[in-house]
Amino acid sequence: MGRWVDPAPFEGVRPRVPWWALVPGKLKWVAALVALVWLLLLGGVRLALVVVRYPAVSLTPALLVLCWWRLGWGSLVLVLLAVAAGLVIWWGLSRGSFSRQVWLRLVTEFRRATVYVPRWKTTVRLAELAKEWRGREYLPKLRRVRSDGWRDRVRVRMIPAQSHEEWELRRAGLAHSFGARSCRVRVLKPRVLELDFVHADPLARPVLVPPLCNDADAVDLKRVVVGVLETGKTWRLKLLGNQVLGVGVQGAGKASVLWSIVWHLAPAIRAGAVRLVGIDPKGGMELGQCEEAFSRLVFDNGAAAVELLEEIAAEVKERASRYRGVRRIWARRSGEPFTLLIIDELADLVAYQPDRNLRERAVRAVSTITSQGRAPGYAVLGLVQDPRKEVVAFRHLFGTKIALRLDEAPQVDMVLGDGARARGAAAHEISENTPGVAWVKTDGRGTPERGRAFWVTDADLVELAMFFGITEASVHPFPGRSGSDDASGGVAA
Ligand SMILES: Nc1ncnc2c1ncn2[C@@H]1O[C@H](COP(=O)(O)OP(=O)(O)OP(=O)(O)O)[C@@H](O)[C@H]1O
Repeated sequence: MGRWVDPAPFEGVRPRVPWWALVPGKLKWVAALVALVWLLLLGGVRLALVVVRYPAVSLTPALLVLCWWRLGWGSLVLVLLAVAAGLVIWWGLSRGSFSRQVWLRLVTEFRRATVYVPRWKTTVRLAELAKEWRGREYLPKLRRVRSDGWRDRVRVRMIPAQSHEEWELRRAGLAHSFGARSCRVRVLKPRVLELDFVHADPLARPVLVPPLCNDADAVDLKRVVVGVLETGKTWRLKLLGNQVLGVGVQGAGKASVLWSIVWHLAPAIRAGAVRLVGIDPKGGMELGQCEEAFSRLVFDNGAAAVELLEEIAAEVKERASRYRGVRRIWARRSGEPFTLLIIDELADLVAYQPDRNLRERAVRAVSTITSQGRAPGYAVLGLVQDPRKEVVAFRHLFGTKIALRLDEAPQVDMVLGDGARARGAAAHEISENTPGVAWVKTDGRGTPERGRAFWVTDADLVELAMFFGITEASVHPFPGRSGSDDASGGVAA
């Protein structure tokens, strides 16, 4: 007795209750309410996204059901007939706007739903554009899709630590995966890219020149019309305060760029507000087709051409010294003509000329004109087949570069700048069947644009020559500084 005996240990199974059973009842109600609101919000956002991404497919049936519910079958049929008639009239009156606002919207929704959404995850995973980290998968997000008929523009939000170069490296694979001919990459803002999936070439057909204009006032030297861009907009070149270099293999259509510019400038040339000076080392094969447009022309790459270049370089310096402190850049009020120096086959002058002395003089003169001609109203349009530094050492002095069809892929970056080819400016892939098609890059402007110069035929050149008065002497007098306001007044600067 008196000895302590341990009680038997408790052998029953302790009940295991989930943690939330221990949460006070009120708190549980609040949590359930928050979860419900969160789910509703999520559902609402998803629904809104579906409506935003597929407005036609989602809103049209909803509106039809609403119409049937409120007004009945008869009214629904009437509404349908009225809408169909409206669409037919719209199509008849303006096919362009009908196509943009109705047809292309439907195509956009169709392609998003049938091409991009179903293939997106698999493609980015297989292309190694998605990553896994600590069991979580990071997938680039498919954002807005827009179909322009010939291309689909697809916005992408990249995953953290990804760069656009990774996408550029996989352009070809992405194009194949989404059934496109090619893919181009554009950076829109940090983390957001736009991929262009190209299906057709809107520039496949030649573009005819517009009718010759008589109005010198319509000539804007900052927006000279050269052709059309693949987006359907007008291709314009800045001449005032700029220098232009056109590069392309034989038959690429360099001449069409040059004649398109002359075509647009024609009224201003005739009014004496713009003067053309030309050097054609091919013996006049090209510029000789419309001599009437030029105030000075030399048909070789020898001493005469170099002297002309030096004369212009001296004019540039003289005019620049007169303008110093008076005006920053040439304007029509100056009473002096804007001068465009056109050099067909620039390489013949600055690289292939066997006489070293002449060659060096030519390089010096062209470098002076291109580097100092901006303010006093002198522009150079140089055309060349070979863009290498050994050939055109001063190509950086040209603010706008035009890459027509090129021979080799590395030449693209030589002309348009580093990284242009990686982003999709494939000038080396331009078809032989589309002369005049070119990629254009202007310094300080984002990505290169693709366009096609007007097709200036022999008949057009005859018309151009007649415009300048074929019977008159082919030398146009420069308007003098006094009393020349009328002549130059027509050029918008
Ligand atoms: N924009 C264009 N649209 C349609 N056809 C064009 C266009 N430009 C040129 N062509 C056609 O392509 C051919 C070659 O064009 P062009 O003479 O302009 O080439 P190029 O680059 O100047 O050649 P080269 O270096 O031999 O002078 C011509 O027959 C011309 O009719």
